[in-house]
Amino acid sequence: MNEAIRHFIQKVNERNIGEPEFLQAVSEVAESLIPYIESQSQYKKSKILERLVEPERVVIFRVPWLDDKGEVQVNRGFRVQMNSSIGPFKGGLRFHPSVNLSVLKFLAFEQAFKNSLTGLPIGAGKGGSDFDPKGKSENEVMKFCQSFMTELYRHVGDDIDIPAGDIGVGKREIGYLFGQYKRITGTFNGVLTGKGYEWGGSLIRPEATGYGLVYFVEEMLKMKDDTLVGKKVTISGSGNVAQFAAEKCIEKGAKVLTMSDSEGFIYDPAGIDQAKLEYIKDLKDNLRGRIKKYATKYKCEYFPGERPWKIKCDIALPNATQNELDLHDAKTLIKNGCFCVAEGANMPCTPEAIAVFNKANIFYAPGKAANAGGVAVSGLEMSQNSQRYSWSREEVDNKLKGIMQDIHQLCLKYGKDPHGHINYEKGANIGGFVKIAEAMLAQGVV
Ligand SMILES: NC(=O)C1=CN([C@@H]2O[C@H](COP(=O)(O)OP(=O)(O)OC[C@H]3O[C@@H](n4cnc5c(N)ncnc54)[C@H](OP(=O)(O)O)[C@@H]3O)[C@@H](O)[C@H]2O)C=CC1
Ligand SMILES: O=C(O)CCC(=O)C(=O)O
Repeated sequence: MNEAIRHFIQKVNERNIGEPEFLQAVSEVAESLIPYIESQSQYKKSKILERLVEPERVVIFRVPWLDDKGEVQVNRGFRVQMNSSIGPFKGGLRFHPSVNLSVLKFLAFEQAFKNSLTGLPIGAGKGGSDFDPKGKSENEVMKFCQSFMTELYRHVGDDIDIPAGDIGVGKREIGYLFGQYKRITGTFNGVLTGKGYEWGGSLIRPEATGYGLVYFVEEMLKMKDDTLVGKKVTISGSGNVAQFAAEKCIEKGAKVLTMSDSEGFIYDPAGIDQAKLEYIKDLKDNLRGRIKKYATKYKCEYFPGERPWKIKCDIALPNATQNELDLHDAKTLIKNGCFCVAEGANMPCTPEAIAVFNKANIFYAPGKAANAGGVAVSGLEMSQNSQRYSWSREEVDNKLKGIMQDIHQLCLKYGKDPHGHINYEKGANIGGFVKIAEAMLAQGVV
């Protein structure tokens, strides 16, 4: 690590004490970006990166609500408005007990690069709450969402900041949030994405992150004239991203061996086919049950408290949460012959794991490139809302595919070294940065 990088990371650490996830995300970017910035005097002089790590605004608020027993509950709400140089703030809301400022700042920072990579005019934000939807009644989830939006509505708007879903926030929560926004403001507009199709949502938005991830993997495999047909794939998670990544892998002829939740993973050597996947969708989205039930129903192994990375595979898709794949997991994957890791989740691989992938010279795609399909189709939902129009499934899916191919090309442009090795991490960091940097230069010191 050179002195400029060390100095920059130290400064960020001093200004953001007790924010390990944010520091991790910034350090990862700084390592590939600072050598590039050193060669671009205009970015260095204007302190673009120093400004990028400072959110434009952070809102923290109280979210009080009454549970079904009539008791008062209090949660904490956040919105990190990270960067609006290329468009209004845009990024998901996460409802999970682990949510804190560090987690949301790392997510908002990653979002800036990701949104830029999509080529769409969307800035970056992220928000959420330490509220846990698990085990809550429908009524409690609705009450919480209404209270959350009763403060958030002041800070968002279809030209200001457009939240969407993330962990713990799906179509149900977006519905309650939208209903409350409409009720308070008396307006029906595109303030949120991930809406139901009947009330302004886009076709393919639910599928977009998972499908986009697999389109990106296909582009990587094309680099060595390969396809997904017959490949063994391990997937973590069983939520939105995992479900639709599995669906697209199955459609492309790959064999999906594992899925997981926060309590453990299932291993189905026969492969999870579309019918079994429909069972998982119903189990997780409607019954809100545990993945363990799959093992009982389809008579396969369940590994409580473990993650799926010890299962032999060609391709690994971490699709659950941050830091879910560590050094030991990375070494196991390499030892077992895995040659491609693509992140559906945000920052699921630890820095030590990424170093192992780079050393082994396998395909490694960071989330900001590989999972950008979700926010890309959110951007397309905003366009449709502005036009008061909806596009067909095929139209949106083709645009998604094109965007993922373009992101792959940008990674090649900035990440290919003289020996032909592609560092997707470096490519995504520089490719995402340049557009934001140019916009910030043009807009002056703001
Ligand atoms: N939704 C989207 O469009 C996008 C999502 N992402 C990222 O993808 C990841 C998954 O999001 P999404 O699928 O939307 O979320 P969901 O809430 O739909 O699903 C999350 C899945 O991850 C599991 N999980 C959550 N926390 C943990 C944990 N601490 N340890 C182990 N497993 C965990 C959940 O298990 P359980 O049910 O037990 O909690 C569940 O299976 C996140 O990193 C998110 O930021 C990235 C781009 C877009
Ligand atoms: O669709 C969106 O606006 C945001 C999706 C998201 O949260 C993400 O890309 O991590």
